[in-house]
Amino acid sequence: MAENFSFKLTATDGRARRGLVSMPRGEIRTPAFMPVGTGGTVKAMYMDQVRGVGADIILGNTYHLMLRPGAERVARLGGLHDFARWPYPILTDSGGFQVMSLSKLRKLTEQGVTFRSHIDGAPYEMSPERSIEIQGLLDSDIQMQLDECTALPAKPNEIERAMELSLRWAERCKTAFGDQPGKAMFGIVQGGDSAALRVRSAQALKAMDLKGYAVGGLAVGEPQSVMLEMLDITCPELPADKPRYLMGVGTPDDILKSVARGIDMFDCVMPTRAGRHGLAYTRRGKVNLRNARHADDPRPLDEESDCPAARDYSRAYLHHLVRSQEGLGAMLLTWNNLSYYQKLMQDIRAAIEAQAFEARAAEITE
Ligand SMILES: CNc1nc2cc(C(=O)NN)ccc2[nH]1
Repeated sequence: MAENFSFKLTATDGRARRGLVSMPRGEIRTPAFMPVGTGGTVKAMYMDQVRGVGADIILGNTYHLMLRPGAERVARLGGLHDFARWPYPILTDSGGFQVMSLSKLRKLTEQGVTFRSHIDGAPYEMSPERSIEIQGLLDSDIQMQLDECTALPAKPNEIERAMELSLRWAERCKTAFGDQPGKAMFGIVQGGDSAALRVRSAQALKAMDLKGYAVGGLAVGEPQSVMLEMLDITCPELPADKPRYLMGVGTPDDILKSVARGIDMFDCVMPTRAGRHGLAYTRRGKVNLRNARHADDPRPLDEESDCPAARDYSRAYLHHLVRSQEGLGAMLLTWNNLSYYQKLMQDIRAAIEAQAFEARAAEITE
């Protein structure tokens, strides 16, 4: 039987860490980027391709899956891995962030949050216990606590109230999760842009001795400098021997700067969403294939890439597909973008191993 759940640090360079998370469904090389598989699919990608670009783990959204097709239905069909044909680790978020950003008529109490589906208006309630139950029905490998993510800017007393509620919900999620060998439940540090509240949140979660820790409530409209400052404050308070996951981040530059501050795991819709909007990430910067200047350009996005989407198709063809709103356009650009992000992570891991991360970070371009 593979490891139930372990995290080993194999190299460090300053505060940057190279590590390995081992779980029954597979290993996760850190620093890691998790492609977002919102409704049980990484949009415009086959799961074989997602694996092929080097992803060790994907993210599933509890909110979307509980509304459609339903957590009990996914469980009846054998769980999310069989349903979506992804046999490797899956991290599911708790649903809290999407409830607050997508649903209607939300009402938040100590017990949990009640809301109406953005799809058909049906009423739902999400408590810490129900969120963990749903993530269990999905057979998720890494489950996130339910928390309240405060949008910034916010009043200090509002940030404090939400942070303290999230700590009480962390305790309830820990109790509801119990002891599930081979799975993990991560706590989420909240506290907005307040150093004091971030420290209090991190210290209280550390005392709960969880298997991993997310830093939430960032990349919600604050400047990058504030996000990085919060990482400078938060990471030192977290156990060094547990994974640290920065939720919803980010651009290549965000990732480089966050790895340098001690973050191990990332998720972001940017590479997949940008791909659907005609935007390609390349080693020489971003390329907007909608732009007419590409109409006659025979060059590929990156002739040196080992991703066919970057190497085998002309910019002219990609421009044509994007302008014609052909499905293949979104497919090829998503493939290119996820390949770029995984190559970025591979370069970051290699640089840390070579004790050269701080020196080389500048070369690993946006
Ligand atoms: C795109 N920015 C961004 N920030 C996030 C924060 C959270 C969070 O605190 N969940 N508990 C989740 C997803 C996020 N996505």
